[in-house]
Amino acid sequence: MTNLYNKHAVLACEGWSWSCHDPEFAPLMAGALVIFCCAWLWWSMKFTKINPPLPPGPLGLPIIGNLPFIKPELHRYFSDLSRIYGPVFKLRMWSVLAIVINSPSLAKEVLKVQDAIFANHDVPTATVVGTFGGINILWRPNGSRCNQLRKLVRRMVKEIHGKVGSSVNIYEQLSATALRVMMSTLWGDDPSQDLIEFRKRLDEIVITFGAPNVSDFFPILAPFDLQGIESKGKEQVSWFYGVFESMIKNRRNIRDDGKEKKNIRKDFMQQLLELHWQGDEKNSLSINEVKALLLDMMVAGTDTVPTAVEWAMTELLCHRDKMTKLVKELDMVVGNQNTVEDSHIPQLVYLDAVIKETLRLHPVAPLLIPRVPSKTTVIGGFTVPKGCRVFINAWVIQRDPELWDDPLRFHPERFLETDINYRSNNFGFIPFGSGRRICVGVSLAEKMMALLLGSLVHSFEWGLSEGTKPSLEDKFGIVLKKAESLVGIPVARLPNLEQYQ
Ligand code: HEM
Repeated sequence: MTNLYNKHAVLACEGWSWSCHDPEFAPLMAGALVIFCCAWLWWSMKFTKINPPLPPGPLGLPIIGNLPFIKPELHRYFSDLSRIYGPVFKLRMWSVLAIVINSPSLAKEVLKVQDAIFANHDVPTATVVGTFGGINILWRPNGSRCNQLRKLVRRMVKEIHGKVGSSVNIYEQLSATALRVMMSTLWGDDPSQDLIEFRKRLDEIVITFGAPNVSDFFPILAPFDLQGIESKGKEQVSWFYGVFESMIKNRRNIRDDGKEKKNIRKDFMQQLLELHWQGDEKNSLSINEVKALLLDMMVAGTDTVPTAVEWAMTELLCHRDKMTKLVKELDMVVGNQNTVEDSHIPQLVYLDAVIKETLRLHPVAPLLIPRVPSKTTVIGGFTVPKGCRVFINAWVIQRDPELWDDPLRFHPERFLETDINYRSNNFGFIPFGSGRRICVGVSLAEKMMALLLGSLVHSFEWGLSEGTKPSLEDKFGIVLKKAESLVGIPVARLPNLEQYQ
């Protein structure tokens, strides 16, 4: 997921406008320009005689290609281009060839039929130097974490209850809870840890590794770290590694004292450490891998889920009839004497449909994570060369009128009538990607979203400040966020005060 942050940001709006206008960047670019004149000549000669040809695409300038014309809202820009050039088109940015896929059948080709060829994610230079890039992540969420999730969601409910009647920034509230859930899932509750410091440091990492890095476009310049991104990132990553190391040391001491068996819970960190301590040659993890994995989970899990739930709340506040229907279901399944529990989730089918419909219209990762083919292949009758970057535009695919009736309408009921789920073979609905690199956090994300959204709607009646209407405008970036945070006013709706404690 770190890769997602990097690559999306490299192609994100701030990235491009910065590349083009920042005066400090100009001399760098001028130098790089000369070096890559030669590369450009080589590149054009290499690709002119390809058969089948490369996909069509807009004409670019010599050397820099389409870079100056790329618009900030990449998902919409790609969508506009797909109307002109069809389901697969190409763009060139300096030395990088990008291929964009815009149809479910071609997405299936990449994510399923030729999955083995497209199984690699693009690993940006900065993450490699920070030592947590390129690690093979194989984590399945463990069901035994349910109690912790419930407890943490209740804590959020309690916090919101303290703010009844005043305005609540829903994203901030959710984000703090998601961070607690992740920390607790990864290494258990540790009251000594400063949540605000963690949040701040995580945000810094995302910004650093999301900054456009000239080394990604010109690998030859990578050893010079011209913008200092790699060294800054390394420093920031080291802070987390330091925290993890001291936690690991504590666990090692407990293990050496022989208290391990009765005292230690099998949280994620413990499972990884056991793989480190006891794993055979094939399964063993190095300590660096353990730390890298923990950081990957933190970065991947704490922004995506709150963003999705904020979108869901926005849609529900724009569509009061759907909110009423959801409240009805929650009252029927959960009742007003209880709070939403993990065991209720399978019966909350309308809640599930609301979440799916939200992720259809507002996929958190609109272009998934770019894939890099390990060999030259053919997609949709066009050559896709080894080493290029392939973007799957889930945002446009999930709004395709050929697949979805009235595609722009928020209509959760459509998911009640089908058995489409996040892992089904329906390539018109791929918010978590698909194939062998599908999001490893799907199950955890599903549960977190259901508990968070279910609790918000079940415990409170939500209003808005007078005269305001929630905006549905989005902002392309690392994840597809709302352009404006949602601010709601909660009113308690459960009868007993204890339910908020
Ligand atoms: C609403 C929540 C989430 C969404 C929409 C989401 C979406 C995605 C997507 C689209 C990918 C790329 C899949 C592909 O290339 O086909 C991905 C990868 C990944 N996600 Fe998530 N994710 C979410 C939550 C989480 C959570 C909670 C975790 C961790 C606990 C997580 C961990 C990861 C990791 C580690 C990868 C990289 C997998 C790999 O490289 O093989 N995600 N996610």
